[in-house]
Amino acid sequence: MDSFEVAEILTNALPYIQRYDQKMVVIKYGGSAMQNESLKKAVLSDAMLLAKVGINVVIVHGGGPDINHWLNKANVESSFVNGLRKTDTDTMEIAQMVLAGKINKDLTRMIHSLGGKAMGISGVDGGLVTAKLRDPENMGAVGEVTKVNTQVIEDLVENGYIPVIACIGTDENGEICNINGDEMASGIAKALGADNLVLMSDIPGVLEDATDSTTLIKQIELKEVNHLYEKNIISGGMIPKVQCCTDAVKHSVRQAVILDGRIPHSLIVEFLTDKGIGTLFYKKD
Ligand SMILES: Nc1ncnc2c1ncn2[C@@H]1O[C@H](COP(=O)(O)OP(=O)(O)O)[C@@H](O)[C@H]1O
Ligand SMILES: CC(=O)N[C@@H](CCC(=O)OP(=O)(O)O)C(=O)O
Repeated sequence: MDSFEVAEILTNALPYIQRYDQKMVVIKYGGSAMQNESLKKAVLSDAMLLAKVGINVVIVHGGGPDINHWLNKANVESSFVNGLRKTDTDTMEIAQMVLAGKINKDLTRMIHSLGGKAMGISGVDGGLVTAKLRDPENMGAVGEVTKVNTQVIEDLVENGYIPVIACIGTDENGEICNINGDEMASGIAKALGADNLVLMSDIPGVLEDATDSTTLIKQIELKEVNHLYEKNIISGGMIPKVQCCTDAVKHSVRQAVILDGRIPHSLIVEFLTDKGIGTLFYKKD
């Protein structure tokens, strides 16, 4: 999409801007879609534009590929069970450094250098996210969100900041824990009663056949989700994504979408036009 097409979208954007005015939108920006610097700038610029037109944007980020990179460098072996990383002490240390350090500060700095206002924090800061360990014996320090101190986010948004949140939290023993980025975003979106949850990844959305990008499922009503499991349509990293979207929409979030972060201006097309481009999860009234 070139700048002429973007200008055309913006010319006709007023009804969409009014629809989302002051609505809370939680965007999970994923590791695989975050690997390229110019793409990263493009996604952040789009998020900033949404914030500029009056949408309350909250960014939650992952960073799986970067954690893999630093684990390799440190010769720490790592494995996944159903899309979640087994997290022993060494893995946790590196995940914390990569997520709350390198990635969080890079994204925050980038928003500032693009002329925006962001505050980079993690689920630990301000007691933002409390989590319960899922299965400490087998999975180590992998947490699932149990409580969100939404005031931290609301204060930042009220003061004009885009919160940029790294997906680590504090467990019931006061220790640091590793939370899947999609789950973190979904937990935060539910607690905020957000209007929308966006999971940005490097795939077009839920595919009928994971190896064929032309088989995109455009919309999934909550009752149709079981069919995805029954037919073994989803596996690996897609399992937490679908669970998170379903869970968010089952609770207070109006819609959830899995969006391709590699498509230029996918956020703009999703929010400021009527062309949905990923997989939308919704609940029939
Ligand atoms: N039905 C499906 N449609 C699309 N992707 C699928 C499907 N089933 C499994 N997958 C896998 O899920 C992956 C997306 O999850 P993941 O790599 O964890 O994303 P991210 O790192 O961006 O959070 C895809 O790359 C794909 O290999
Ligand atoms: C428990 C767990 O799996 N945590 C993830 C956190 C990062 C993440 O979710 O990054 P992506 O969004 O890039 O996948 C991990 O360690 O990889």
